Amino acid sequence: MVPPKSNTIDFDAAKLQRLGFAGKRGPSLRPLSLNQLRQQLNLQLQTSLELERILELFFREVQRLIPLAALSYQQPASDLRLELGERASHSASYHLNHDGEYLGELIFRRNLRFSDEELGQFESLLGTLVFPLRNALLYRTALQSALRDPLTGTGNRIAMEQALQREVDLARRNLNPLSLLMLDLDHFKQINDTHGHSVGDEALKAVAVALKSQLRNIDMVFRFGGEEFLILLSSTSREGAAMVGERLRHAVLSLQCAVQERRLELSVSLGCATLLPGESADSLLRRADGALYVAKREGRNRLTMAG
Ligand SMILES: Nc1nc2c(ncn2[C@@H]2O[C@H](COP(=O)(O)OP(=O)(O)OP(=O)(O)O)[C@@H](O)[C@H]2O)c(=O)[nH]1
Repeated sequence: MVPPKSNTIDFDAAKLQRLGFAGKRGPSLRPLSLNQLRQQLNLQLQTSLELERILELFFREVQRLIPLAALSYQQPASDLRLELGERASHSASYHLNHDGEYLGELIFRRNLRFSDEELGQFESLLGTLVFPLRNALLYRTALQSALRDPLTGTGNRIAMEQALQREVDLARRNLNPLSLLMLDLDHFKQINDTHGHSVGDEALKAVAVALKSQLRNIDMVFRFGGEEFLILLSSTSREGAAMVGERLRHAVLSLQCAVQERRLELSVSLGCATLLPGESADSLLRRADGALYVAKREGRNRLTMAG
């Protein structure tokens, strides 16, 4: 499988990434003294804003001074976890902070105990990582907010366009099915008109949570328009997508959204399309939209499959 481009973000997908095995110190990487290595790291770590790239570089370069089997990094608040190399029995872990800001935890591992001298060297080398790491985390947050719908926390339209094209390419290359559900709240204008926009906003948030709770973590949910969501189901056939669509419809119907102790009646209409051989992303989208239009016309609160 082709890895996703490093500057795109998979919404609601598993964040664990194993970034390959570092192997032994390469022939081109001659050993360096602590000072030389610090200088080298200061130069190299500034060359990227990608967290994965920075940690790969750091892991590779540190091995010019200290033999390592693995390096792991985690930042639970950002749902981030990266693993480089292979697990080993001894570890040295560090909480990384900068100006009171928690930047995550870094763990060095190998099968031989670390000496006091090496532990001192780690501390010195970690000093070169703090600013590049902080900048990479800021960059990641900026990227995410550019791709996320602030109200519902789902992917926004830009993220959807990137993901749809990528999933269509992958499905074609791997001859995997790909299905798309377009989902629209029914009579949403009436909810806004009756209860006000803030209640409408709460209803949209509740629907997004209900949708996510019914999906696998590789499925992707995007807010496509005002009260319209798009769900990308990779490796999912027409039959599978129909089952998911019905499950989503029921989940929204049974949502317990209450306003001033009166239950809000929420329902959704859905259009479903499955990628045809040679079909473009635009055409897939159009067919799902056409099916949604039919579901609305035929009475709402239903799923329609595109032909
Ligand atoms: N509260 C809130 N309302 C929104 C938002 N975005 C769009 N809307 C409202 O969603 C409503 C959509 O109305 P219509 O397109 O007529 O659709 P509908 O009332 O759901 O009717 P059908 O789709 O035909 O069932 C409009 O009143 C928009 O103002 C939002 O972010 N928050």
